[in-house]
Amino acid sequence: MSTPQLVVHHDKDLMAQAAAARLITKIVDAQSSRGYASVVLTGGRNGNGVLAALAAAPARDAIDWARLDLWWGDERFLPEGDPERNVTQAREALLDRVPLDPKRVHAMPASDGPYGADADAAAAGYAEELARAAGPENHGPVPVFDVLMLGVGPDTHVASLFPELPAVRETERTVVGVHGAPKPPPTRVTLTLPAIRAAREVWLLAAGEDKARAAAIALSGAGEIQAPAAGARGRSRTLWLLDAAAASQLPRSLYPPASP
Ligand SMILES: O=C(O)[C@H](O)[C@@H](O)[C@H](O)[C@H](O)COP(=O)(O)O
Repeated sequence: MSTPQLVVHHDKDLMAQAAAARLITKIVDAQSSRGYASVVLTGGRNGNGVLAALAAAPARDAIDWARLDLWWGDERFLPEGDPERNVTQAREALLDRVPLDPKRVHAMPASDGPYGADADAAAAGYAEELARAAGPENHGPVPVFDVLMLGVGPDTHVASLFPELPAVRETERTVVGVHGAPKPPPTRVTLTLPAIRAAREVWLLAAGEDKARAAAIALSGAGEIQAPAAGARGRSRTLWLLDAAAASQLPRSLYPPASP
């Protein structure tokens, strides 16, 4: 697992635009070398900010949209089309404006979908979908994602892995149902830390003063049960993309980098 690297941008809009530019390059490189790319999206304002910036980026159509697999790190377990669903918000920000292959858009099930209101069954169904997509070269139950993005909550949650709740303790399953989440809605579906850690690159997005403490805790050696963001690491890269406000409480040893 990789050690976190930090990139601090002046404000949240620049952070979103720079992350979008970075994402274009990653996707184009993966498509050039392997034929397709696979990206895991996150809910929340920062994740949607990156998607909106991608929609507005002049270079966006360097991406071959038909050869991009999209997955979700978590979902708010609500009916199809609910404006609070992460997939609904992602569609509005970007997905409805680009020529994706619908078969490659792997939304998590809705609460009125094939599994009805059973979030645990929906999670098991999504785990099967991931397992089907994992080729032998992936050596595991999920595909190797090129980039997995995560928003960071003020309590250090990522995806729907909240401090101390059972989901963050999961070591076997790749997707689980979440009940009683402190951030509404209480019922959710989420990738677990083992699934997140299958990604080549994990990018954590944090902007705003209310994320400063969470970033400082997660980057200062906290345990992943108490600070889930601390456990979100990519195989080859873990990148924290912050704005100056979110970086304002980081220990001096982490940021700013020491001058030569
Ligand atoms: O469903 C969700 O709400 C999320 O996926 C959640 O993990 C989110 O990413 C963080 O709470 C950060 O959200 P913000 O970017 O809005 O602060």
